[in-house]
Amino acid sequence: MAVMEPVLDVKHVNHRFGHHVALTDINFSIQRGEIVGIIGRSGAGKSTLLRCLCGLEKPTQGQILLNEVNLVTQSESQLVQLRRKIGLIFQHFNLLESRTVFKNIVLPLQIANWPKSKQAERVHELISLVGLKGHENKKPSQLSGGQKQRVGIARALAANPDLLLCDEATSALDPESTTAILDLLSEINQKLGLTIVLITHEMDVVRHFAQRVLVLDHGRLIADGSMGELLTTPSEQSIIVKLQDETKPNLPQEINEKLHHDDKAGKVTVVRITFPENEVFKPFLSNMTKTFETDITIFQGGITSFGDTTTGEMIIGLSGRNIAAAEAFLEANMKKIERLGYVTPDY
Ligand SMILES: Nc1ncnc2c1ncn2[C@@H]1O[C@H](COP(=O)(O)OP(=O)(O)OP(=O)(O)O)[C@@H](O)[C@H]1O
Repeated sequence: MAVMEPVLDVKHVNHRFGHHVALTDINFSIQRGEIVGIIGRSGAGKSTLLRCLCGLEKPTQGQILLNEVNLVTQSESQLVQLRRKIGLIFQHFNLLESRTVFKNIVLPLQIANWPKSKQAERVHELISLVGLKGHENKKPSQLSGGQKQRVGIARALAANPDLLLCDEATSALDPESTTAILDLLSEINQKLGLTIVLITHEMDVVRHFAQRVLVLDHGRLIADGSMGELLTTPSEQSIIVKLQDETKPNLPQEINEKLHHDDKAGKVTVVRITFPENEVFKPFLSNMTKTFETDITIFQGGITSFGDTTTGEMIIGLSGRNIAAAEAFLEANMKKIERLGYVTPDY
């Protein structure tokens, strides 16, 4: 659980490029130890916000406090010092091709004038943290995308930052490496208590990774909450609707084609159910089948975890006896139940 101690405080940030408004009145605060995902479509203002957060861009208005120091009013030389407290990882890794893994990771330590005698020990510690033992002397071209990003992470962590900012850090990776990198970042968050902000346009990344999600749309912050809240709070904002749709289980095509909306005897009632948060492992469904002698067919769905919340959504078919009572039971025990229609049992 994050201790309430803000690492980053963003207050009334506005940014324009000439007449073009890129960010409008952005306000949020990030506590030490939090993992926060910032999601938005292309052009929503994510990169601009990220550049402001690390002092590479000065917002036209507002304050960005890193450990209570306002980045907006600092001189360039003060910013150089302050940026050492921010680790950055990038979509395309930004490694120096001519240097080995070891030499890429040691670079920030050399820049920060770490004592030479301590540099090698620190690099080996980082290499082992990110799972790259044995690769010290390889050049980036000899590594996979996932391994390159591990080097990027080790380099970003080298000088013990207070904040790790990840800019589309998994967008260039295949799904397997994406999961491995997100798992590594979660592990680092747990082990070191490091605050992580990840900017992405990928719904799946925030869903699997972030404890808290900020949604940017047309330069405005339109939502700030846990993934659970975001997915279950009705919204008319198209990006949130899309996020909710992408995470919803849908009926398999062949069943969907046979779905009727009229209630005729002998049909299977198809419902979408959302479990109450953190109650997915309770035997609701088996209790229901025993009590009401109702049969269940699972058409789609499963259990998802985000942060420390577990939730589940399923599309099930109800048949047999006492269907109305079973539906009433679900109504009372599920977070949400939605009747989608009916199918004949010959699906
Ligand atoms: N240097 C610049 N000069 C003028 N306009 C800019 C500049 N940088 C960004 N913009 C504009 O500001 C808006 C926000 O851009 P930004 O790159 O922050 O969005 P984004 O969410 O990161 O998009 P993407 O995912 O495509 O990178 C866009 O309309 C963009 O065209």
